[in-house]
Amino acid sequence: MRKPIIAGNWKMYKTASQAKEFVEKVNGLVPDADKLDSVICAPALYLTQLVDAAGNSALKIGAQTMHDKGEGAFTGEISPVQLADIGVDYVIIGHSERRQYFNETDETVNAKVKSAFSHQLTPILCVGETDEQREAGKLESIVESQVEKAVEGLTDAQIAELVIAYEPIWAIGTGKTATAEDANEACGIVRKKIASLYSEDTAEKVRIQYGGSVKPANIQELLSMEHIDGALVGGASLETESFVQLLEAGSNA
Ligand SMILES: O=C[C@H](O)COP(=O)(O)O
Repeated sequence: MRKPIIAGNWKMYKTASQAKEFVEKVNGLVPDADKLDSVICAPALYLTQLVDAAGNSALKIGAQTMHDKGEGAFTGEISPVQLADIGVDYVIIGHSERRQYFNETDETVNAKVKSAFSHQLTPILCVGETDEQREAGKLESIVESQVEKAVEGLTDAQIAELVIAYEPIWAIGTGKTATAEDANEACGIVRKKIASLYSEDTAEKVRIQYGGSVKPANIQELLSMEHIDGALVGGASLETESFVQLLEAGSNA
């Protein structure tokens, strides 16, 4: 049985005071860590402050991207060493917005996933197809190829720790959610690919989230699906009330 994981991705939203207030409100309402992994991936500016605000609660803090190198002359970038040093636990890698606007490629995604593991950060690896690719019947080949390239060189033990978020690009921030069946089918494609690259046993361990317009009204159905072990949530993670409802659904899944 895989432990569910609900991760909020705040993207480029919230001021410092709003971020701190959110974590202080949510802290006492986070389900036990043995039932659910609960994560907020915040803008890099606030990570130190939020790690402190979360303290010993079950809420873990994640970054939204990172550089693959530990240090170097990379103006404006943030390294895995720096993230680990301040107590960050997770990092989103290869979000479609990073791939679309910031030149992330399958190769940089692979380098970052490996680097995250080397620095004791848990990567949340994002994959997913565009509307045109789905319409053209390329869902399976696109998702398989993204997964294969992203995990190249990882060990079985690392795959078992990896979180993969399947996010169809057409469902992100649009209010259009994939049906639970479609989301499950795509997450099943991810799991099957891992099984073919590693083993059935390893594929049974990897946690796969669905992302794309997840909200309190649809999370239960999504989480009831065989291959969906959690959610990567944008918009509905910005309000304490909806985020806590998502966590509750996750802890009861
Ligand atoms: O990382 C989160 C996803 O991009 C989903 O965003 P959304 O829940 O606002 O559709």
